[in-house]
Amino acid sequence: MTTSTQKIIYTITDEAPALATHSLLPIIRSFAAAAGIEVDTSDISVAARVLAAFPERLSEEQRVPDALAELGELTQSPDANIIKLPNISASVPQLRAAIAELQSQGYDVPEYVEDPKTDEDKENKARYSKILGSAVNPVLREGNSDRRAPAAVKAFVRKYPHSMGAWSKASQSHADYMKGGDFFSSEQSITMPEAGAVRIEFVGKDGSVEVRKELALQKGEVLDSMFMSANKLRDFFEGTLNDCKATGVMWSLHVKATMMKISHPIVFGHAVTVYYKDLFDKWGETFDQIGVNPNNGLSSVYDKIKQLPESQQEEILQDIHDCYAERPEMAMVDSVKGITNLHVPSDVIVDASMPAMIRNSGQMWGRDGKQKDTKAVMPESTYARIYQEVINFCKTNGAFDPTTMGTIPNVGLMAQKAEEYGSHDKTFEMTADGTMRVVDAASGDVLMQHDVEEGDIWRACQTKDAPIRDWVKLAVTRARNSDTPAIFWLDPERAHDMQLKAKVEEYLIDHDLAGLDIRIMGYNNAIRESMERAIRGQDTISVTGNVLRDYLTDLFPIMELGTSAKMLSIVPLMAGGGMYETGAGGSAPKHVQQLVEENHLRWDSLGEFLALAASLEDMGMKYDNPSARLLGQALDKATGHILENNKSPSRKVGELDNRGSHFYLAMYWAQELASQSDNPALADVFKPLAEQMAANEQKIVDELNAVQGAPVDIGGYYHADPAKASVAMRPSATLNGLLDSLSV
Ligand SMILES: NC(=O)C1=CN([C@@H]2O[C@H](COP(=O)(O)OP(=O)(O)OC[C@H]3O[C@@H](n4cnc5c(N)ncnc54)[C@H](OP(=O)(O)O)[C@@H]3O)[C@@H](O)[C@H]2O)C=CC1
Ligand SMILES: O=C(O)CCC(=O)C(=O)O
Ligand SMILES: [Mg+2]
Repeated sequence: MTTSTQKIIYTITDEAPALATHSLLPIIRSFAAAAGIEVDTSDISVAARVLAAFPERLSEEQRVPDALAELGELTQSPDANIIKLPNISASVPQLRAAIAELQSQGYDVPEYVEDPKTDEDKENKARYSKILGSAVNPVLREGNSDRRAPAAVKAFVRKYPHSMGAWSKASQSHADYMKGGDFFSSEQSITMPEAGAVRIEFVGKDGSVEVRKELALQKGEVLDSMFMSANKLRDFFEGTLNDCKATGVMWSLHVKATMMKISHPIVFGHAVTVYYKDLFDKWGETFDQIGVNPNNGLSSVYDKIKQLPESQQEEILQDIHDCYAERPEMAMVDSVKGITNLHVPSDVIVDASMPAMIRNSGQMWGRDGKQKDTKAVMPESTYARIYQEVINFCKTNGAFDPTTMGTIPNVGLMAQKAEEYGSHDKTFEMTADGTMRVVDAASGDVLMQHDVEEGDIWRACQTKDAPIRDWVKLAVTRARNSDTPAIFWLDPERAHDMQLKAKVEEYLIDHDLAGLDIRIMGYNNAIRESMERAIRGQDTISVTGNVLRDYLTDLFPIMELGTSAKMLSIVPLMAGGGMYETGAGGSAPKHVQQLVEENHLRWDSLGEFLALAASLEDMGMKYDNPSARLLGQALDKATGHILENNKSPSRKVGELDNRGSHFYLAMYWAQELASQSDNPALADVFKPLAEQMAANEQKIVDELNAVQGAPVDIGGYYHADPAKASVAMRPSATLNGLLDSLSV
């Protein structure tokens, strides 16, 4: 029996996954309908979020609901069943591009004014600030994270391994990080003995006190504070550049300006003004006048100087050029188009960029398009150290071998904006020298304090107790279910981790640990132990905080599977519902470029297939709906056939792409449903479809592949025309007709 509550919400997001959805969703809907399950959508794309923020400026037809707020509310319901695809976490240049596109389509959304003077501009900026950066995931992640490579995917990779760049013992590549003056060095942490409130205050040199934020804290909540010295950061950058210049190693910066949306753009901005120091020394005043913001990358210079006379523009371009002669070679994002590592803050995102470099023999691409040894600059030493461990390991042992290596799944503390990824509203760039302090509101006691200087970045992070308990439980459950050792990565050098360690030790006692191997280790030891075991074919669960969750669920999947898109990524919501994230990576902007240029979409929807199967099975169990369970089990088998028969998308135009892989999924899924005997009625529904698909296999594949090789118009990048995108993504009339026949 199905009821109206048995509904799956499938998110509409951005870029490649959004395009793939035009092809996959009609298939999912047709199949789910046969089992009485409704699949609704929720548009949380950056364009939809911009439109939802300005209803008063739009006509009735142009308005869209605040889907993200609605979905956020749904996470509090035990009935929630959400399939969450990756979405753009927009940097300022990306947000501006989305706004410009919407304006060109006739939507009267306002400009994003970075330095607003009028009340209206200020109000608009406040609305846009809720859209900038990683603004979706933190709202929806009301549970902790369980990411792993399913056994079928591991088995496939062992048979058909991806390429891995060889490592040389002579490689000069390394990670470089601050040895003092960073967040790691200054971290302080407390646990609230009772519920209470604190004030975050700045005390000026003259003794004046300015309250920056008031926070209500729960009993058992962990509160951290820390700062990064701007002067030491700049000295560090200068040192890394001089070192590269002296040794001939290429320089690159790896930060997470999207998720750390306040602190990392500032760090990125310092890198820009240090690398292009001569340029900013000479033109600083002019740049201030025309509104250049280095936190948005060198693209901001290119963009803003358009207002200047042409002769001045040329002089500036020449000065930029001169910086390249002065400074060491910098890693390129696109050497053909001349786009460097410092162009925009969202092109090189550490979770994906470091594993890509490590997989590629520790090298990145230079100005001449050639691969080179690279210094990966990651100022925050807290987490950068793990990459140096991986690099050391690869230099000693060679590249990881996907055909023999074990797996390193992750259980991550993530719920309720845990740790640094929830720190944005408590991050401040100092405007004067003084002291930042956290004061108990009731007693007036100073709980934590730091002496800071103008320009320093100070931040506080919260981690609530209930998510920590849930995380410990999830780790024990995963260790038990997969019979695998689990390591809690808690660093003895970190104040925050020591607060967590006390809790972990206490909460572990609540569980039956008989026969389980659960350890607590510092980061360096934890990663070394996990890698040592992995190259011996042994599996180890990493149980980590939020940032390591993010980093490790790209790092190890990229070594093990070639991409984190092949991960199963589940968020058991604390209120009882389920969110099924797809893969562990992002929205693959380069894939859109390829589709538009040659009508080939190389996006692999494997993550979506895995997520949907888990969602259907959960629905089946929760509502005692055998049809849903059957659909889920059949889908998992179909996904297995996709892998065994190598029907995943190819990277090359003219070959099977995303759309073709969806066809095969539908065919295998229908065949599995048709051949099962548990539910004869369902088998009868799918038999004709399975037969027709098999009979028309070649015709459908030909129709799908025939459109490739020429550019295609989808009517927009951030806000594509749904009709055009649907036509582009569903080019087989035969397949469309067969799916329609199922729904009638
Ligand atoms: N959960 C979320 O919502 C997340 C969102 N993001 C957002 O995604 C955007 C891009 O981030 P970026 O760091 O470049 O990382 P991506 O994961 O999008 O891209 C890195 C590369 O991984 C490969 N890849 C990723 N997913 C797939 C897939 N399903 N099929 C095939 N290949 C895949 C592609 O390699 P190739 O090009 O070689 O084919 C891609 O270029 C940003 O806007 C970021 O904010 C990032 C991470 C998570
Ligand atoms: O929300 C984002 O910006 C990125 C999320 C991410 O990278 C992850 O969860 O792995
Ligand atoms: Mg990530």
